Amino acid sequence: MRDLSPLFATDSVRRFEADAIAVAADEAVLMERAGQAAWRRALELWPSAARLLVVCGAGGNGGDGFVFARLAHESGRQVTVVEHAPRGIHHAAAAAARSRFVDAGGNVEPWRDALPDADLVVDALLGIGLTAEPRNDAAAAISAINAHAAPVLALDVPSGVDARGVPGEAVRAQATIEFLLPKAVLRTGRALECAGRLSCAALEVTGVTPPAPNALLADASGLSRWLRPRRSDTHKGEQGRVACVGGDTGSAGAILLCAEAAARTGAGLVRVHTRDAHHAALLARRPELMATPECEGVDVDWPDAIAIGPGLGQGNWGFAHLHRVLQADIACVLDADAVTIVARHGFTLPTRSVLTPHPGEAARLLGTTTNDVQRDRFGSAAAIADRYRAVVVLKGAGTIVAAAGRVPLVLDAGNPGMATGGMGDVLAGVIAALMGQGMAPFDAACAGALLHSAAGDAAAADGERGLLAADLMPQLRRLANPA
Ligand SMILES: NC(=O)C1=CN([C@@H]2O[C@H](COP(=O)(O)OP(=O)(O)OC[C@H]3O[C@@H](n4cnc5c(N)ncnc54)[C@H](O)[C@@H]3O)[C@@H](O)[C@H]2O)[C@@H](O)CC1
Ligand SMILES: Nc1ncnc2c1ncn2[C@@H]1O[C@H](COP(=O)(O)OP(=O)(O)O)[C@@H](O)[C@H]1O
Ligand SMILES: [K+]
Repeated sequence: MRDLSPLFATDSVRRFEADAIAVAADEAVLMERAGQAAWRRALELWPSAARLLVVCGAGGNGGDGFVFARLAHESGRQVTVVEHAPRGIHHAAAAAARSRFVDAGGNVEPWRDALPDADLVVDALLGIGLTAEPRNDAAAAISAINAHAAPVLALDVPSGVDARGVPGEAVRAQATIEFLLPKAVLRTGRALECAGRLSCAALEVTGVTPPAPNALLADASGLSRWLRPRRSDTHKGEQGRVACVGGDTGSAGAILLCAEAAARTGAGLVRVHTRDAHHAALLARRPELMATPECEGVDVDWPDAIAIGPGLGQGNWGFAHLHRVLQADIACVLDADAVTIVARHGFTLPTRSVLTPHPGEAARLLGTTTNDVQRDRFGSAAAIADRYRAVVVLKGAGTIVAAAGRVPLVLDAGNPGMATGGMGDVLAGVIAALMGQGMAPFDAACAGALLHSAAGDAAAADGERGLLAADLMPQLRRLANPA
C-alpha cells in the first residue's frame, strides 16, 4: 500500500459515478462489472462455498447482487436470491439484471422473515442509497443476515452504513468489496467493524478524473514521511524540552506513562509536574525524567511543548495548572481531564493546540452524546476542530486527525488490545515529544497518532488481550526511527 491513500465521501463517489456513466460506460455496464468483481472476490475468499444466498434490495445494490447471482448460477453453484423489495424494483439497471438472472433459470424468493441455509451470504440489500436508519422491514433483514451461520460478503458497503456512519442496524460482514472508489466512512468506528476485510474494485473506469480526496488513510508504512533520522551534530537542547503536567493524587501512573512516552519518542529533556508524593516512584522507574517541586508551579518559559491532562483531575489543583498553561502561547497537547475542563469552561486554546479526545470527551466538547459522536466521526472531529480552533485527534478504532483547512487523516493501525487504561496517556506524550522536536501541530498529531497505533500493533504481536500501555515503550523507540 502507498503510505497515504485517498478516501472519498459517498457524495463524491456518487458524482464520480455520474461522470463515469456520462463519459465511459452506462449504468448497466458498471453494474455488470461490479457483479463480476464481487463474484471474483467470493471465489478468492470462499472458493469451496457451494450454496450461495444473495439478499437483494430494490436499488442499484440489489442489481449488483443479481449480476453476482447470475454468474454464480452459471458456474454451477446452487444459488438462492432472497429479494427484499416491498415496493418492487424501481431501478432500471437492477430490474434488467434481475430479468437476466431469472431468464438464466435463477431462483428468486421473496423475503419472509427468515433466510435459508447457505455456505456464503452475499449482502446486496442496501448500498450508498441509504440516507437514514434502515426501516423496520429492512432492519429485520439485516438482523437475519447477522444471525446466519455463514460468512457474509457485503457489496459496496455493509447494509445499514450510510454516508456518515452507522445509524442503526447494520450487517457485520467478513469482507466488503467496494465499487469505484474507497470510502472514508468504512475506515472508522462501527462501520470499520461491520465492513471486515476491505477491497475496492475500480470497475475499469478510465478517462474520468477522480474527485479530490475527502480523507487520507495512513498505515505504519507512512511513518517515514514524518520521522527522519536525527542530524549527526544535534544536541539535547534541539530535540525538545517537553513538560508533562498531571497525575493528581491517585493518578501518578498516567503522567509517568505520558512522560516516559515523550522520552521514548525522542524528546531531548522531559520534566514532570505532578504531586510531590509521586516523585520517588517516578524517578525510580525513569531516572532520566526531571520532576519539579509542586510549590514552583509550571514554568511556561521552559518547555518547547507541553502535554497536559493525564491524571490531572478536575479539582482546583488541575484547574490551576491548566489555567496557567493556557495563558502562555505554547505548543500543547490537551488530553483527558484537560479536555473535560476545556469543554466545561469553554477556554480559548493557544494557537498551537492538539486536543486528543476519546469519543466520550468529544461528546463533552460538542455538548452532545457519545452515540452522536460515533454516529458521525468525521463530522464530529471537524466540528471540534472548528469550534476550538485546534488540531483534533478523535481516538478509537479508525482514529481521525482533523484540523480546519486540512484533509483529515484516518489511521489504518491500532487494535482492540489498546482499549485499556493508560493508552491515551502514552499518546499525549508521543505527540508532545514530536511538537517539541519542531513538528507543526497537525503533522505531530498525524505522525504521533500513527506512531502510537503502530506501536500498539507491534506490541500486540504477543496477543491483544492483556496488552499494557507500558508495552508500547520499546516499540515507540523502534518505530520512531524508521529505516
Ligand atoms: N449507478 C451505478 O452506476 C452503479 C451503482 N452501483 C450500486 O448501486 C448502489 C446504489 O444504488 P441506489 O442508489 O439504487 O441505492 P441502494 O441500492 O443503496 O438503495 C436504495 C434502496 O434502499 C431503500 N432505502 C433507502 N433508505 C432506506 C431506509 N432508511 N430503510 C429501508 N430502505 C431504504 C430504497 O427504497 C431503495 O430501494 C451502490 O451502492 C452500488 O452497489 C454499482 O452497480 C456500481 C455502478
Ligand atoms: N478498538 C481499538 N482500535 C484501535 N485503537 C484503539 C481501540 N481502542 C482504543 N484504542 C486506542 O487506545 C487509546 C486509548 O485512549 P484513551 O481512551 O484516552 O485511554 P486512557 O484514558 O485510558 O489512556 C487511543 O489512542 C485509542 O485510539
Ligand atoms: K450492501
